[in-house]
Amino acid sequence: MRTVHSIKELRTILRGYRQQDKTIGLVPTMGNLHEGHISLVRKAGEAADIVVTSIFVNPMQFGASEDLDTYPRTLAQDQEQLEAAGNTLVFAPNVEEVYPEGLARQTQVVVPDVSDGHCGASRPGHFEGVATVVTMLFNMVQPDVAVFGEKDFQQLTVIRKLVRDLCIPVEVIGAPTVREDDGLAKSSRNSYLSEGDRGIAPAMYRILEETGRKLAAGRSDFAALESEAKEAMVQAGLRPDYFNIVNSDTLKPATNEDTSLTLLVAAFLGTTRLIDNLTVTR
Ligand SMILES: Nc1ncnc2c1ncn2[C@@H]1O[C@H](COP(=O)(O)OP(=O)(O)OP(=O)(O)O)[C@@H](O)[C@H]1O
Ligand SMILES: CC(C)(CO)[C@@H](O)C(=O)[O-]
Ligand code: BAL
Repeated sequence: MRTVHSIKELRTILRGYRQQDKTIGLVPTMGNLHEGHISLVRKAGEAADIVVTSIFVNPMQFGASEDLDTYPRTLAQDQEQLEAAGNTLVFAPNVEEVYPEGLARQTQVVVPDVSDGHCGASRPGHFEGVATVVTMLFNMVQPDVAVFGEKDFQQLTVIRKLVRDLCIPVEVIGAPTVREDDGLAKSSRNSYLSEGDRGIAPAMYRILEETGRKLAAGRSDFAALESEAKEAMVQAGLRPDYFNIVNSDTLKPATNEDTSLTLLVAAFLGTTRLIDNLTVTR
């Protein structure tokens, strides 16, 4: 497995694979890899001959008061895990390689509508940062397929729309959320949690499941269900950011006509912000 840091070297290596008619799968990450990421690498390996994993903590998607500086950077450990998972190439550029003119002069990709609300409301500019860097990664790697986790449900929706709207020739594959034994979605940010908060964190998924069961049983008083879920989160020791029941495709508030509903949740434990979601069909 090779690691490259420059776009030029990345392109040279990928040109060689393309000349051999190999298909290319891309897994964009911010590093500090866990089993969730590794499941994406394996999925990409099933769908393509060559797997490129990018590791880049993208400053453009972080707000001024967020954790850009403290976000864990663990390249050596990440490389070991990727090698064991059968990854072919690691692309780990530095910030100057990706944004040579600086962020203020960077062309931006805006994906309207599905970027609004939920995490888009709580993290202004976040999805513009994600959409821009993912578009750039698609142009740098020109993958046949790209794999993203369903854990970041709104992000996956934004990327699917971006690919459709800009006619980018890549197949976007969603991968199911990998969880700890107690239900907590695996996330790099779980490592920020104190022992006490780690004990509280699984309540997020438990409350998603409880609400999912109420919906499956036929309840359709969505606003009341959202309030009950937020109240249960407070009781458990979480500080809810949002708990929204939405149409799984549009991410707009659920209606009685919707057959697929997604419960989107974000909550704080101390200063750590965690997200999760659950989709219910009825
Ligand atoms: N538990 C998981 N199961 C499946 N995919 C995941 C999981 N966690 C992250 N991913 C996916 O891995 C890709 C890279 O995500 P990222 O590097 O932000 O990891 P993360 O652990 O979610 O980090 P963070 O804590 O910053 O949200 C994204 O497509 C994301 O959806
Ligand atoms: C897709 C992504 C790698 C873009 O920086 C990031 O948002 C992430 O890790 O989910
Ligand atoms: N997993 C999404 C990346 C972020 O939170 O910025």
